[in-house]
Amino acid sequence: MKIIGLAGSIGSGKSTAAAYLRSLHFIVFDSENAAKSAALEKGSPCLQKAAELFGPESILPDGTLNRPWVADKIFYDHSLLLRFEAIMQQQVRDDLLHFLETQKADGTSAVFLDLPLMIELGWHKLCDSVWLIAVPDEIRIRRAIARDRQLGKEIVMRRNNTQLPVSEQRKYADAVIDNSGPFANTKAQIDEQLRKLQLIK
Ligand SMILES: CC(C)(COP(=O)(O)OP(=O)(O)OC[C@H]1O[C@@H](n2cnc3c(N)ncnc32)[C@H](O)[C@@H]1O)[C@@H](O)C(=O)NCCC(=O)NCCS
Ligand SMILES: Nc1ncnc2c1ncn2[C@@H]1O[C@H](COP(=O)(O)OP(=O)(O)OP(=O)(O)O)[C@@H](O)[C@H]1O
Repeated sequence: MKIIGLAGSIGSGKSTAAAYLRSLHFIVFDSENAAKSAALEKGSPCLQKAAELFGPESILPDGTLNRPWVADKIFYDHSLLLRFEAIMQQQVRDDLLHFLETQKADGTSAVFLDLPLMIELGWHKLCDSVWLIAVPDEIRIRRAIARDRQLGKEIVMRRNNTQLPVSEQRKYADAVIDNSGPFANTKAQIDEQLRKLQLIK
């Protein structure tokens, strides 16, 4: 089973690429939607550890994580960010290894990983191939702000600045997918990479 990681900074188009891959019936592991939401479910061990780290204000009355409150703390305090990431990373790692085992047992030919901080947290070491979804910083930041209007430029920039610069991420990429133009162009590049790996004809 081939494991292909999608790398790229905030707003580069990893989730959009992942949605395209799903439309081609490929399986994508996505920590934003699957593992993370489970990790942050009411009463989960992750949430309990988060409450110990941040205090009671980090948990909403309905028992879920107070995401804006936590984001406000971690993106202004690097040591807190690293501690929170370590809590999340452990849970995502367990879920990911279980997912990979299950897919292998099912005889799946290829899986894709859409994880934030692919290179920063070393997820790329589990991959046979890493595709960097690349967009010039200015366009990327503009798209991220347009996507999460409640975040605003300063917050998007703060998150961006904690991520590895794209020039560094390039060093780990087996393929670079340029997503600066219309998504149809991106699809064509993805198809080309899929053909190279003999995953489509
Ligand atoms: C801080 C949280 C609660 C904020 O939630 P919120 O709904 O505002 O943002 P969301 O999760 O949709 O993320 C939006 C974007 O922020 C960026 N971002 C998220 N977490 C991080 C991080 N730890 N470092 C840098 N950028 C990040 C990503 O580019 C992401 O796509 C959430 O992002 C979170 O739980 N982050 C930690 C995730 C993590 O550490 N993962 C590590 C294992 S994969
Ligand atoms: N080729 C494109 N042209 C225009 N808009 C695009 C293109 N690709 C993606 N987008 C838009 O840019 C925004 C960011 O894309 P997406 O959410 O896929 O990025 P991401 O890499 O998953 O980001 P994050 O790491 O922040 O989760 C989205 O609103 C998406 O619809």
